[in-house]
Amino acid sequence: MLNDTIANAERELYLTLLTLAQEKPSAYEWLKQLPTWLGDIKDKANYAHAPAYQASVARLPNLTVNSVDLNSDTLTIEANLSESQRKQTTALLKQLMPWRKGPFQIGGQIGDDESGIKIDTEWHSDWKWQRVAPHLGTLKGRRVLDVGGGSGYHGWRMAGAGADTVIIIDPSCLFYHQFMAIRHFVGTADAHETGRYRTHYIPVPLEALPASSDQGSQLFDTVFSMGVLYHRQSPFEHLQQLKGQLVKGGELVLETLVIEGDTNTVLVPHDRYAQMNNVYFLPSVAALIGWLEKAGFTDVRCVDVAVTSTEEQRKTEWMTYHSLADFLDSNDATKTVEGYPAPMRATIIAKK
Ligand SMILES: Nc1ncnc2c1ncn2[C@@H]1O[C@H](C[S@+](CC[C@H]([NH3+])C(=O)[O-])CC(=O)[O-])[C@@H](O)[C@H]1O
Repeated sequence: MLNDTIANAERELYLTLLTLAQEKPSAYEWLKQLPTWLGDIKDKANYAHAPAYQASVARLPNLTVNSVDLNSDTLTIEANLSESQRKQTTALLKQLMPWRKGPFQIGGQIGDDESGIKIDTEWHSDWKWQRVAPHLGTLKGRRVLDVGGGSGYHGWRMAGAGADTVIIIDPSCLFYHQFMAIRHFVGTADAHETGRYRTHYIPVPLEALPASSDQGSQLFDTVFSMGVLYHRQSPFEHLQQLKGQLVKGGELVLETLVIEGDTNTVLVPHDRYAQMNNVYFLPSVAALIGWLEKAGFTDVRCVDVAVTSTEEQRKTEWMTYHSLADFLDSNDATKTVEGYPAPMRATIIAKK
């Protein structure tokens, strides 16, 4: 038996895609695959922890929510929490650790995390949003895809910025259930006047999505890919897949690790990079702009470059494993433990 939160979220996703299909028949291709996608993520043969994650979400208490602020940096669900609800909720949310992307606050009031439960995540994802948001074309009324959306933090912020529909995709079983835990408390606070949810999550990688090359059949006005490109073995395929989801004239927001250098500079770490064993291509900003142009995007511009600090990515009570400070050279913070340049990230905006 599915718990109500996940069942409701999945029903809302079906209804949203069904409505969309009336305008964009390519959404039927998504609908055809949805039962498999949503079934696979709950199958303990694929994900041993899936039943435990589902049970944690199912046992979250129903709080009286006073208001939800999707625009606050600490994404806050203002609610009354009794002491026993606080203990129960904290324990259940901790079963969904490690929490990497956030922060979130459940209970209490905005700006007063003493009175609620503050999920102090490994990443200050709000800092990334502050770097990206001022450069975006409006999200108001747009259909948005967030590729590799993690817990969904940025997806909620996109809904808060007025997007009509946000679809977050990410293949992680844990992050899917973290999203559902937050969805449980957000309830209908992100919904349209019709009651239809605006923020959805499909637990699949970008490569699994149906790609339509037919003019006019693409679903999204804005596509985000933040923190994903360097994990891909074939960066050009990733760029083409992103392009394949965008309407003509739509906006791509690409954020990835970069290094210093000119149009010909690309680092391919031999083994690990900052202890990650799945890092492939780190271009310079100039090379990355060249890649996007070669992939057929126009108006390509870099809007931000930032070195990741150990304040932005760090170990917390909600993510107790090693974090950035452990991945940097203890004698020289400008280098990773492997001797590569320390993580620096660029945000690029481009048009299809
Ligand atoms: N092929 C794929 N398709 C979709 N998602 C993928 C794929 N491969 C990995 N992921 C997912 O991409 C996310 C990368 S984190 C960025 C999170 C957020 N966007 C952020 O910008 O903070 C990296 C970082 O820490 O920056 C993870 O959640 C993966 O499961």
